[in-house]
Amino acid sequence: MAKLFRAVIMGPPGSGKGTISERIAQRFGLTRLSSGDFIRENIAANTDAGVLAKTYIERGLLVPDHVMTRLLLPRLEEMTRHSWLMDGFPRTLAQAEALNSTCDLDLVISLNIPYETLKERLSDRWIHPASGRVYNMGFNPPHVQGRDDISGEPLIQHDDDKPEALVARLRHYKDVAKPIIDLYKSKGILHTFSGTETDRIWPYINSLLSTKIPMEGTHRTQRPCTRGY
Ligand SMILES: Nc1nc2c(ncn2[C@@H]2O[C@H](COP(=O)(O)OP(=O)(O)OP(=O)(O)O)[C@@H](O)[C@H]2O)c(=O)[nH]1
Ligand SMILES: Nc1ncnc2c1ncn2[C@H]1C[C@H](O)[C@@H](COP(=O)(O)OP(=O)(O)O)O1
Repeated sequence: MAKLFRAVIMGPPGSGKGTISERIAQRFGLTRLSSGDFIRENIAANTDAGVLAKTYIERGLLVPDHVMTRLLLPRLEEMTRHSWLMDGFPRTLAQAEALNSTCDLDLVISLNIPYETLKERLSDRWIHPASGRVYNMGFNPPHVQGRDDISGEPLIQHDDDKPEALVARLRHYKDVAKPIIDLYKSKGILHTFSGTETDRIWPYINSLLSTKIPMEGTHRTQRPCTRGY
C-alpha cells in the first residue's frame, strides 16, 4: 500500500527553490507549501501572527522560530491526507527539530548553486508581491515588461536581492543551513544537486522523485502530523 510523500527543498537565496518547487508540484501533483507565501497570506489577512511576522520581515529579518512554528505546524496537521513539498521551512535547526517531532520527511532536496550564479539571477529577479510569483528577465520574463502575467499589476525587485545584500544573506544561510543539512544527511534523506542552470538540474530531480513518489491513484495511507511541538 503506497504511503504519502513529504519533502522539503532547501537552498540559498536565488538557488531556484520556488522555480523547482513549482515544477515538482505540477509534475507529481504534490501540494506545494511555501513558508513565505503562508506568511504573506497571514499578513494580508491581518492575523495576529501575520502582524507580528510583518514587523520582522519589514526589517529584512527571519520570523522568530516560535512564531514560524506556531504558524506552520497546525497547517501541516491539516495536510494529513496529502503529499506535500515544503519550500522555505525549516530555515533553522530549531524549526527542523520542531518539524521532525511532528512529521517524518521522506526526502530533502538541497540546491548547491555558485555565488556568482545566485548574484546574477537575483539581480534579474522581479516579483509580484501579492502572489509571490517570480520572474527573471533572462530566464522567465513576464509577457509585459514590469507587469505580472496574471494580474497585470506592477512587478518589484526586493532590496535584499541586490548584490551588496546577497553576501550577508548567503553567509547567514550557510551558517543556519549547515546543521539542518547535517541532520538530514544523518537521517539518510538528503539529496544535493549542484549546478548553474535549473533546466540542467531538473532532469536529475525529476528522475529521483519518479523513483520515490507513490504512483498516482494508488491508495494512500494517512500519516499523522501530530502536534509534537
Ligand atoms: N538565468 C537563470 N535564472 C533562473 C534559473 N532558475 C531560476 N532562475 C531565476 O532566478 C531567480 C531565483 O529563483 P527562485 O526560484 O526565486 O529562487 P529561490 O531559491 O526560491 O529564491 P529565494 O526565494 O530568494 O530563496 C528567479 O528570478 C528565477 O526566475 C536558471 O536556471 N537560470
Ligand atoms: N522558515 C522561516 N523562518 C523564519 N522566517 C521566514 C521563514 N520563511 C520565510 N520567512 C520570512 C523571512 C523571508 O525573508 C520572508 C519571505 O520569505 P520568502 O518568500 O521565502 O522570501 P525570501 O526567503 O527570498 O526572503 O518571510
